[in-house]
Amino acid sequence: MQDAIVIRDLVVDRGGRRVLHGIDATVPSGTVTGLLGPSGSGKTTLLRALVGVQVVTAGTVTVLGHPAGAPQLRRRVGYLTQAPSIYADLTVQENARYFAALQGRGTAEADRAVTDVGLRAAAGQLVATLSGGQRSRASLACALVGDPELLVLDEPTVGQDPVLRAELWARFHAMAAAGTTLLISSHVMDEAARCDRLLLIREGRLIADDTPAAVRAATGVDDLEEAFLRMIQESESGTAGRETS
Ligand SMILES: Nc1ncnc2c1ncn2[C@@H]1O[C@H](COP(=O)(O)OP(=O)(O)OP(=O)(O)O)[C@@H](O)[C@H]1O
Repeated sequence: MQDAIVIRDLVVDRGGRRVLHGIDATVPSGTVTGLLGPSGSGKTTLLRALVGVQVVTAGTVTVLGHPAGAPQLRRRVGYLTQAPSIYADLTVQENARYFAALQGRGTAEADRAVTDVGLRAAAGQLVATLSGGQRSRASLACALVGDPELLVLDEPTVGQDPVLRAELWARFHAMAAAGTTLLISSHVMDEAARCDRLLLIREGRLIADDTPAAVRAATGVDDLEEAFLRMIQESESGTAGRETS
């Protein structure tokens, strides 16, 4: 399987501090890959590097065969930021249609994206009047609307109820089955089990790049949260050994 993303030795400093310490990872095409890690571990910084909006100190990031941020990638990569980036004084439908037009897409695609995120009933509502969870789904609709080859989603299910979260994950898998690559960040470990592959990050270092089944097998525990904790403990004892040598 071809890799949609190849990250080699990626080092990023922010605010004079190193936040990514030489990340090596790949994301295979047509998969749902989860980027999991505690708050502040560097998930958003890594996603920013992938979409080409983060100054990097060292290393390379190759996306769909091009350097991250290359102009050829503009329409091929969709990015959902954590803060909803849509117009508060337009309706959900107007936002989706606007972003569709920017991508050279029609109103039918825009309306389908609104339906896909469960907002059909609120399509005519001004974004300013939506709940927080609805607003982030409206923003997600605008990221989906161009049907990009790679979707980079920063915590797309935050603030959603369990039914909607399940529906969104089903939608993500349907897109992957149709060939889209999805990289989805989350700090909710129960979402890890929904991913085809996992990148587990802690304090700017990758501690696993594997399938959920392989993570379970390597740690000998079924619960992925517990498995993650074990990997952290192992990586910390390994780091302690290296630092004293
Ligand atoms: N603009 C900035 N200037 C300086 N440091 C920053 C900046 N943005 C983030 N950082 C720092 O970089 C580190 C990684 O932050 P990042 O936002 O990538 O983490 P995260 O894993 O996405 O966290 P969360 O799950 O809370 O969103 C943190 O220590 C954070 O304080």
